[in-house]
Amino acid sequence: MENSINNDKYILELKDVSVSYNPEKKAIKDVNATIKEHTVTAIMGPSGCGKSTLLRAINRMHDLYPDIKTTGQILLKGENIFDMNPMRVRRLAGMVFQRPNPFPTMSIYDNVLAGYKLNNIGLSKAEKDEVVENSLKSVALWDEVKDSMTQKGSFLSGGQQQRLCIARAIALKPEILLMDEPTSALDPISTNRIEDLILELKQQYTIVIVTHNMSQAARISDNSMFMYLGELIEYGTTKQMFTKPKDKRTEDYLTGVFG
Ligand SMILES: Nc1ncnc2c1ncn2[C@@H]1O[C@H](COP(=O)(O)OP(=O)(O)OP(=O)(O)O)[C@@H](O)[C@H]1O
Repeated sequence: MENSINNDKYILELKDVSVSYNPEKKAIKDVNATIKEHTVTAIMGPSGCGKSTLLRAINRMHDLYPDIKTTGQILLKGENIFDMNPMRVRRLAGMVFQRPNPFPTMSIYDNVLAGYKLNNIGLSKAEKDEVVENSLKSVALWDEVKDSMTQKGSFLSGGQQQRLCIARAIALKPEILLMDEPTSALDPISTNRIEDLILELKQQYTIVIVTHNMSQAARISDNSMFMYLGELIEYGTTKQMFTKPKDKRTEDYLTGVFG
């Protein structure tokens, strides 16, 4: 099934993407979609439909597990990610997880720079200071932590930790931010702050977010995907999907018949 948003400049193209955890069953099947830059795309669907599996395919996280098989093509700015160095793919497509996961023994400062260390990229002290300050300013955390840079990341509140994790991804100057239910472990105020942040960050980045929260998808996303049993059933503007879903299964999900 061809799913495309009618726009010219695609940062991400998924072509017949399938992922299987075991040879008998595909967790996602032949997903086709194109994503335009500086947009927020929400991936929705009932539990187990393949949302996280799709998100993880986009930065080659499945490569870390030899039994998982991914087929098809994923083009990032026209380049097939399977022809790229996986570390580069993960730098260009940063991931933010459901539970904030700063490295607990590292300082706030070192947490922001963790991706550079993992990628063996050397920076001068002045460059490090600049990356840390800019990244923390981008997530509106700088003023709160600038006097406690040597404190451990785990010393922060859950919402602050999640903003720190977003800063860690942004520090590497990615093209895309992949977010897997980034607010589901947060209180409503922290959730609001992350949603506002996502709307600001889309000026600079392209964001793909898995969410169970339909009102969140309606608030922050430009486009939405609805997945069911491993298939991308519907993909279109969020407005259209919420007001006039094309597929009965999308409508049933959005109206709470299942999910
Ligand atoms: N590591 C794994 N090994 C085997 N099967 C897996 C693994 N991870 C996921 N699956 C299976 O793949 C399918 C898709 O799972 P996935 O986690 O992508 O769904 P999801 O839509 O993100 O679910 P949820 O909303 O509950 O997080 C499910 O049937 C799940 O059981």
